[in-house]
This record gives sequence, structure tokens and C-alpha cells, in this order.
Amino acid sequence: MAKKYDFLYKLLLIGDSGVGKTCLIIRFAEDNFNSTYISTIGIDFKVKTIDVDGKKVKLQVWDTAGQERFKTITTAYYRGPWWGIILVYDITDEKSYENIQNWMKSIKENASAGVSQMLLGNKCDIEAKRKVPKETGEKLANDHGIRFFETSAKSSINVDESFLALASDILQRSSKKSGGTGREVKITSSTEKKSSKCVLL
Ligand SMILES: Nc1nc2c(ncn2[C@@H]2O[C@H](COP(=O)(O)OP(=O)(O)OP(=O)(O)O)[C@@H](O)[C@H]2O)c(=O)[nH]1
Repeated sequence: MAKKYDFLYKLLLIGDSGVGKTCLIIRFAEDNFNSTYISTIGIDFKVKTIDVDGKKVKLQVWDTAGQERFKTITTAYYRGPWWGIILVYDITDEKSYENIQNWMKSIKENASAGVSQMLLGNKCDIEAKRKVPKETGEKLANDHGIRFFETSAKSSINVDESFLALASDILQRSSKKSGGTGREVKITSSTEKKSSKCVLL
């Protein structure tokens, strides 16, 4: 039987409780949104296979609990075989932005050095309640040399774009590592969707 993908990249989402990590993953993997808030317990993942410049890239996107009481569990996961870590804050919640510094520190202390990172300012559909200017998020990302997007899981703004941009960075990085050209990649379509859940208590 033919292999269904060329590359498998594991991505991890982290950020404060309630910033929209689960919703971003559901929007990306299932193109769906539910406004009912059920806080994540432990960690779970969804997968989606996307086409990146003719290569089938399977993204396994892991969701972590933002609540402080699950910190020991989620921190333990940083040491996993991640290709990318996505930091998320809520543009209407200043505290969630300030905490990004702590999440970054935690990555530095626990994750492997070469992991690609990306910063997302979520809930950009609620402009009236904005507390964190776009430029502030942009500057933080620039200072750390990582990508930045403002997203909305609810209105489907920049969700696919951000995941695809990260996948494209990782593909370029891995092709450079293996002696490839590191060429510009074009993202065209998405295919496979699947989800799984693994709860740790
Ligand atoms: N307006 C708006 N609401 C959103 C958006 N994304 C998520 N929400 C809402 O924010 C709340 C929290 O979303 P979750 O995705 O569960 O947040 P989380 O970061 O996974 O939270 P934890 O599991 O506790 O870490 C829910 O009520 C969502 O409906 C968005 O883009 N816009």
C-alpha cells in the first residue's frame, strides 16, 4: 500500500488557559468552531495532512492544558520530538500576552534547541475588546526571530495560513539539513483529517 505522506511533523500548542488553543486546532483540522468552553485536561492531538509544494506533510498537532494545575504534565511534554511549538495568547487578555515570556522561558529550559517556534495572537475577531496592539505581538516575535500571526479560530482568520507557514519553514529547514535546496514552498490543498484523544490525570 502506498504511503499516505512524505513527512510527519509533530507540533505543540502552548499558552494560557482560555486563549483558544483547542479552537485553533479544531478550526485547522476540522474547519469547525464551538463557542462552548471546555477546558483541556492533560493533552490530546489532531492530525491533518496538507500539501506543501507537492509534498504530503502530515501535521500531528498536540493540544495542551493551559491551566496552572496541569503545568507539570505539559512541561514534561516539551521534551518530546517536536518539530514546532506554537505559542498562543489572546489579544483581548493582556495577562495572556505577558505570560508568553514565561512560556518562552519554559521552552528554552525544557525543549530541544532547534525547535521552530511561532507566536499567535488569537481572537482578532473581537477588535472592540483588544488590549494587545498588533505591533506589540509583532515586536516580541521579531525580537525572538519567530513568525507572528494574529488569528481568529472563530472567524477563520489566518488559521490555515499560520499552520502552513510553520510547516513550510520546517520543510525548508529539514530539506536544508538533508542537503536540499531550501527552496520557496507553495501550499496548495489539504486532505486527511483524523483525531485522537489521550487524557492524563
Ligand atoms: N471570539 C473568539 N472566541 C474564541 C476564539 N477562539 C476561542 N474562543 C473562545 O475562547 C474560549 C476558550 O477556547 P479554548 O480553545 O477552549 O481555549 P484553550 O486555550 O484551549 O483553553 P485550555 O484548554 O483551558 O488551555 C472558548 O469559549 C472559545 O469559544 C476566537 O478566535 N474568537
